Amino acid sequence: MINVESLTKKYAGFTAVDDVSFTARPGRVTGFLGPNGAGKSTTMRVMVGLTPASAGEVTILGRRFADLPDPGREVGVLLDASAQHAGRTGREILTIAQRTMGLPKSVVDETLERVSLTESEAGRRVRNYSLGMRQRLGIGVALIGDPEVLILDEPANGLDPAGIRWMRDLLRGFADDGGTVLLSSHLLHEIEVIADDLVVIGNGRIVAEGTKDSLLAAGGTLVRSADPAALAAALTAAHIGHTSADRGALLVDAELAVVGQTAFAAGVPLVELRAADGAGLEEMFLTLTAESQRDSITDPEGAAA
Ligand SMILES: Nc1ncnc2c1ncn2[C@@H]1O[C@H](COP(=O)(O)OP(=O)(O)OP(=O)(O)O)[C@@H](O)[C@H]1O
Repeated sequence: MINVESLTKKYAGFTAVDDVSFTARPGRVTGFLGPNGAGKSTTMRVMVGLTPASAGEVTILGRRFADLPDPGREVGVLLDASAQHAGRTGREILTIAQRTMGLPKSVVDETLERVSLTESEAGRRVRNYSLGMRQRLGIGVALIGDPEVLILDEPANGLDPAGIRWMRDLLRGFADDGGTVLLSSHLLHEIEVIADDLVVIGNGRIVAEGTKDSLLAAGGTLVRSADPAALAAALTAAHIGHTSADRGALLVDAELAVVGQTAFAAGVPLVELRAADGAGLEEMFLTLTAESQRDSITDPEGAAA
């Protein structure tokens, strides 16, 4: 269990994380989603004691990270897959972790197998690893102490589709065994296939939180016509809220049957009509992304302050 309570982090007057609270629960994979610069890494760095909080606190398994008696065996952390010494081999890096934590030698081979790094890959220097191999090794270092909690910053970055499926299965198994997983991503679709719960952050604040299913279900109806203007006019006349979505479609705040009936009554032929399935979440995420890009353009001091 990870508990974030009213966490705020300021850098010289710039608020990177603004009164953030959420819980990542055992048995669940919690996705921490937000556009670049939203505050995900900062929150995770505070979690593991690398950055002090300006206000609020984070507890892991009921204690602050600094107060955990045996942190490596309680919390597995991957913040930056490229932070390993490039001149060491994968096996050496796992061996250092094994010795530091006082674990039996056998865990090195077990971990290599768990993260699907072959014998010859394990003997290669990390500078010659692909990004995906570095992520696997980083996940291995996080897992080696058999922790109860995993905190992973952008672990899917650099993984190919097969790698993402591998990671999903691995994290699913970890959570099914009672573990708590928190992983961040700036890509909705990447996290959508892995997470059970979502916490969405934008400009340092939580903007949505809940089970993935509930957030994806709250999408309304997606409808497309060859004549979008006539469709929009018909919906407006019927006082049904709608916004523009991808490729001329409309995202409508009403049930499927109501939208179909309204279009039919107005004589507007449709080419697509379906439950939006997360389009609401996607729209919200795109708006957030656009906002943060606009902020960085219109507020040049914002990010660096
Ligand atoms: N040491 C620092 N000093 C000043 N500002 C910082 C510092 N670290 C982070 N920031 C700022 O805090 C904000 C949040 O950054 P953070 O790295 O937490 O975002 P993120 O959500 O992890 O983004 P990304 O997906 O790009 O990794 C950004 O505007 C960033 O520039």
